[in-house]
Amino acid sequence: MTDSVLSMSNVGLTLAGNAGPVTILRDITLDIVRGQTVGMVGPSGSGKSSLLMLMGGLERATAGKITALGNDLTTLNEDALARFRRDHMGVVFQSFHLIPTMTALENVATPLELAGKSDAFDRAEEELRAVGLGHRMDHYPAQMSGGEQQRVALARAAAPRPDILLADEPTGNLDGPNGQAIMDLLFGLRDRHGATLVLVTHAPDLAARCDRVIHLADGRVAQDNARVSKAAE
Ligand SMILES: Nc1ncnc2c1ncn2[C@@H]1O[C@H](COP(=O)(O)OP(=O)(O)OP(=O)(O)O)[C@@H](O)[C@H]1O
Repeated sequence: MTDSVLSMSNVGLTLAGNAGPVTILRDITLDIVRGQTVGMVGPSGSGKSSLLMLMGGLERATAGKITALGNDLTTLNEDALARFRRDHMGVVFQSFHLIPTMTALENVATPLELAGKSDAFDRAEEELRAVGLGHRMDHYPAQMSGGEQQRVALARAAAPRPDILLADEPTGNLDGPNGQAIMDLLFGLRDRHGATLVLVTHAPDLAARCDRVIHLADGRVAQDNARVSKAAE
């Protein structure tokens, strides 16, 4: 039995641009297993964020098939996709997507409440403390630095203990100690809860901690070191 969590087969993404269709991703085939930590690296514009959006069911592939925990993301309707994301996925975007009218605590607690957790606020507090924001619980996003907002976004994604956590540049705006705290939080999700992590990153120290590094170039997988380690077994 395979322990595949996320599987992509000949996946492509072509979007309509001003000057005609633009192919952003082509012929992506990969299989990510439970508990794996995957770093996605590559030059700016190589398609990393777009691939993450497809993995999270936030963008529809225009070719191929994507299966996540046995669900075919290419055929689920919008409601089913939203439920799947709520129950199984945490996503951290580059631009955080925090709700501006809610405090840090409310931002983290809201998805827990929506998932029916009676201890949503207690858990949200714990999660914010874990990312070093115990003193910022009642602050609104506009009252926090970029790095602090990023940590709130991570706490929010991690709090429901997702099976799969997708993060775009999770340590991008953070200096040494804060970046380290985020890495510890991410890898703790894997170590303590068996989560599968897919992280887009330019940070060599973050990529180095991943079990597997996928290099994208020009919308294709240029190198995938999982294949190397499999061949070496
Ligand atoms: N909605 C869109 N319409 C047309 N082109 C797009 C769209 N979204 C992304 N692109 C293009 O797709 C390519 C890949 O973008 P993507 O953001 O996935 O790259 P990336 O590797 O994550 O880059 P970075 O490291 O700079 O964040 C880029 O050339 C981008 O301009």
